[in-house]
Amino acid sequence: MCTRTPVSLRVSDLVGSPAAVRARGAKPVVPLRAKKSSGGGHENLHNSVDDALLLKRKSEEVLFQLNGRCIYLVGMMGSGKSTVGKILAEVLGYSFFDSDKLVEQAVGMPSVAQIFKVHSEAFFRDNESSVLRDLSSMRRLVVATGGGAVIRPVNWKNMKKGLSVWLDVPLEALARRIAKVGTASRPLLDQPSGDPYTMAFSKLSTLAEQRGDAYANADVRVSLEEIASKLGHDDVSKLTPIDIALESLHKIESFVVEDTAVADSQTESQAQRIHTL
Ligand SMILES: Nc1ncnc2c1ncn2[C@@H]1O[C@H](COP(=O)(O)OP(=O)(O)OP(=O)(O)O)[C@@H](O)[C@H]1O
Ligand SMILES: O=C(O)C1=C[C@@H](O)[C@@H](O)[C@H](O)C1
Ligand SMILES: [Mg+2]
Repeated sequence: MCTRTPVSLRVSDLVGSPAAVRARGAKPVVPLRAKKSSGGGHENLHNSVDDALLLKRKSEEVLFQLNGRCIYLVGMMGSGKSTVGKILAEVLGYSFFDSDKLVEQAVGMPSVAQIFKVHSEAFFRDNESSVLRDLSSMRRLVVATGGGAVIRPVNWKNMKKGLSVWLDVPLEALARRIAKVGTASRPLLDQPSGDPYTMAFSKLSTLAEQRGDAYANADVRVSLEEIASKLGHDDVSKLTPIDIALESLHKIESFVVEDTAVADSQTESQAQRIHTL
């Protein structure tokens, strides 16, 4: 095993470079197109267009309130941080970064799995922390963090310079998603043999237990179970990434409005104290 000190990533150098465009995902991700349907698709086309318009409208309100603050998405592996993050970045006109990809670039290796294998998890975590520190000095970013970024307090210190959003997805749904695409790119879940769903579920359960309340440090919690129940779905798998992005914007808006009200009332009472001196 090789150990090296974390590589310092100059994120500002990456913005606008081909590598940055790749890391951010260059294709438009808000799909203004019909969902598959058995009955001709017109109703679903309207739903989809309506969703995209709602998303755009809400993003314009939230953008104003965010005032350039970065958004950090946290959550377990497979919770949709990259998928939802790209949508949020597109509608807000923010730049999207995937911290796992930035660590790969900084270290000069093609995958997180290889970094774990050639170096170590600790080496990966050190580089992840230095990537998050570098990103935290920037504005107007949506960052999909690595699933384990929440375990280090120093990462929270940096993420709290922006606004953090926890995508809370039931373990069964995570295991289903991960089993569908395989575990090779996720070294903490990768197993030489066994049924992919069962193995992913068991590993995810252990990680969730070890991580305890770490995800709950986020400013905002987006619960897929709550969204599904609001929309009258019996299963979170019926939710589209746009449904989740829209709920994220609503929750972000509530948080920012409350946060601003608290800050305003603190300023007001400080001013009153000074006035009475
Ligand atoms: N709402 C959704 N419904 C169904 N599948 C989804 C949804 N959101 C994401 N996925 C799928 O689940 C998988 C994991 O999503 P994604 O890569 O966005 O998660 P992640 O949180 O970034 O994971 P990681 O921490 O491992 O990087 C992908 O294959 C993605 O296409
Ligand atoms: O949950 C985790 O600890 C991880 C999640 C991935 O995003 C990667 O950061 C890595 O595979 C570790
Ligand atoms: Mg991801």
